[in-house]
Amino acid sequence: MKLNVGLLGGGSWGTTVASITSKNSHTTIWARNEETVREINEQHTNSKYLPGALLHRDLKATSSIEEAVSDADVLVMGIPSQHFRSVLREAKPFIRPWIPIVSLAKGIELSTKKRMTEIIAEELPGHPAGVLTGPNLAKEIHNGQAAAAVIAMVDHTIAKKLQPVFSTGLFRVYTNNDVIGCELGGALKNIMAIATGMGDGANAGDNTRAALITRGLSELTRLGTAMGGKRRTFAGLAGMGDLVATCSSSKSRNHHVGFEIGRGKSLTQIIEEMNEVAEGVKTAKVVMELAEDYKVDMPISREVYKVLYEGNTVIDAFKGLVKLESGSEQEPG
Ligand SMILES: NC(=O)C1=CN([C@@H]2O[C@H](COP(=O)(O)OP(=O)(O)OC[C@H]3O[C@@H](n4cnc5c(N)ncnc54)[C@H](O)[C@@H]3O)[C@@H](O)[C@H]2O)C=CC1
Ligand SMILES: O=C(CO)COP(=O)(O)O
Repeated sequence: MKLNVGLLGGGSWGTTVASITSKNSHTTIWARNEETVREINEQHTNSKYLPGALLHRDLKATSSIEEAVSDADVLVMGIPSQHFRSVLREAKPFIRPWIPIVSLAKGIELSTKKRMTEIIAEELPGHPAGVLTGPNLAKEIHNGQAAAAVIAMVDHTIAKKLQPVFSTGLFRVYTNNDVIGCELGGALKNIMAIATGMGDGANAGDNTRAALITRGLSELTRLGTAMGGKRRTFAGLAGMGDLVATCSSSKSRNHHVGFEIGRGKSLTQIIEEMNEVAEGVKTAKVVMELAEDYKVDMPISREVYKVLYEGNTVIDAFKGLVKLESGSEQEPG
């Protein structure tokens, strides 16, 4: 029997996942924008976020959060991190008891330093909370290019039940029980993608990008394990996998932000010109606080932060990193 999936958020990834789950379930997507709703229902497209992509014909869209949520056996949250809590609160009165809630977001709430599943646990205690994450650039998935992802839930039985809801022939979904590690891998790699974007924009070269990716992995593993994630998770799809895809792709919004900064544009101008979210811009702020709380050194994130918020240039960031004493690669983390 097919499950009912309610998916909140009609942006590029929310719409992509809704189109995937429509193959395996009855999916209703909620979008704020009436025109997006009409377009998905009548033309099976979402031209604002996914130009040229044809969505699954059975995907139903609504602008009523109640309609999207009230029959759902699974709730999927495709809302960016800084708005996640407010949308969840709006949906709360209509959510059936104890259904699993899966986050698609890759960020950390700025005001509380909380992960999305922590927000779910606070707002809807008792609901199993998990995350779907991995190297999943939405535009490639719509092009029919193969990809792999992870569904992470503390309860393996629930993850196994959800696995077929998100899987297709070209979208391979693995299970993982390390929710903390999977969430942090997705959020922290965005800062590294801004860093490699800056390098690429300033023509730093392929060796520099490889060094940033590799040392970036070490850095995010250090903070991620200090916060309770499992080391192995950071070597998997949610960690290294997503890091490699995002840090080396011009399709990544975070890489794009870094790239344009590397070419000399201001952050304000870049954000003004974008119609999509680049989560790493806000995550870079939270991570500086988390690094302090957990006493973890985050040199790449620190340089990204200084460029984004303290007026440093990409050259300053480069010099800042090169100046650091290089320790042993075998030091923990
Ligand atoms: N696009 C991608 O390739 C991937 C994105 N993600 C993550 O998925 C999350 C969602 O990203 P996208 O769909 O790509 O973002 P997007 O920028 O394409 O769309 C954001 C969506 O959220 C909605 N939204 C924003 N604020 C809202 C509010 N206050 N109330 C209601 N709706 C609101 C917007 O209307 C829009 O529909 C992000 O955390 C992102 O990091 C994860 C994997 C892949
Ligand atoms: O998370 C992503 C790919 O896995 C998408 O990255 P961006 O948000 O940088 O586009």
